[in-house]
Amino acid sequence: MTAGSRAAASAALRISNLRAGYGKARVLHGLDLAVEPGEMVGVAGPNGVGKSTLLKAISGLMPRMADRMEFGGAPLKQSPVDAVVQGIAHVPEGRRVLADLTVEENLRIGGIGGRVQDFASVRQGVVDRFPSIVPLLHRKAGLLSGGQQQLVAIARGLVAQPRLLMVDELSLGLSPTAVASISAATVSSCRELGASLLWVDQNLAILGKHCDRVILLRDGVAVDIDPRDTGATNSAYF
Ligand SMILES: Nc1ncnc2c1ncn2[C@@H]1O[C@H](COP(=O)(O)OP(=O)(O)OP(=O)(O)O)[C@@H](O)[C@H]1O
Repeated sequence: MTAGSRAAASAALRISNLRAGYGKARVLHGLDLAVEPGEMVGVAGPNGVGKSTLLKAISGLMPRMADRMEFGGAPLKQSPVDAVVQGIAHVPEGRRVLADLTVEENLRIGGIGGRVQDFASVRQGVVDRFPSIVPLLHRKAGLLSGGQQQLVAIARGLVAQPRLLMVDELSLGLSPTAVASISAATVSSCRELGASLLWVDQNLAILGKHCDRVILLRDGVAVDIDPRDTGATNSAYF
């Protein structure tokens, strides 16, 4: 069994009746979500519907309540550190690279967390998937363009060898060429690793192209849609 298939064998995400919000403002109202091991799931929906909130609730970055919240058969605690240890990597909206560190140092930080046994070979595998990162490795991450920072943020997530990679707004602010190359490299990296992908994006066409399944958040809950049936026009849904 390869490392990838070993990871996939135990990495189902199971969420039922998830409630989360900010103070009195309830955003998620009893959301159910199942992500199978190795499954690529797109998450779409209008602005402010709670897509980022969903990812933050999964990675333990905000208070939430749920009847069931499990990953790989174990309860998901409300702790971002435990989520990392369980194999969840979260690339938040806005990239959040460590601005004063070089790209190489950002990658090294991605490898901290106890899941990476041979950092050098894992790092090399990620760099090979994202060759445009090579000329950036010794530059300070905060001085890179938005698209370059997105590349670094995703590569840093993948260096952690996650069982679930969550990417918030992958395509935001990227050129069509960058969207195409970063999307393809992200999905192929997850498939090679046996990891699942939870990918929030406003671009239904790109989600439909790469994901096994796309869900739409609406009124605090998730519904399955098939963007391929509609020609992947956002206006058909939101
Ligand atoms: N830290 C916060 N404090 C208070 N309210 C918040 C906070 N973060 C988000 N919200 C509110 O929660 C709701 C959901 O926000 P969220 O960022 O999850 O939406 P989203 O679907 O990711 O939106 P977008 O597509 O615009 O990024 C919004 O109404 C937003 O104003």
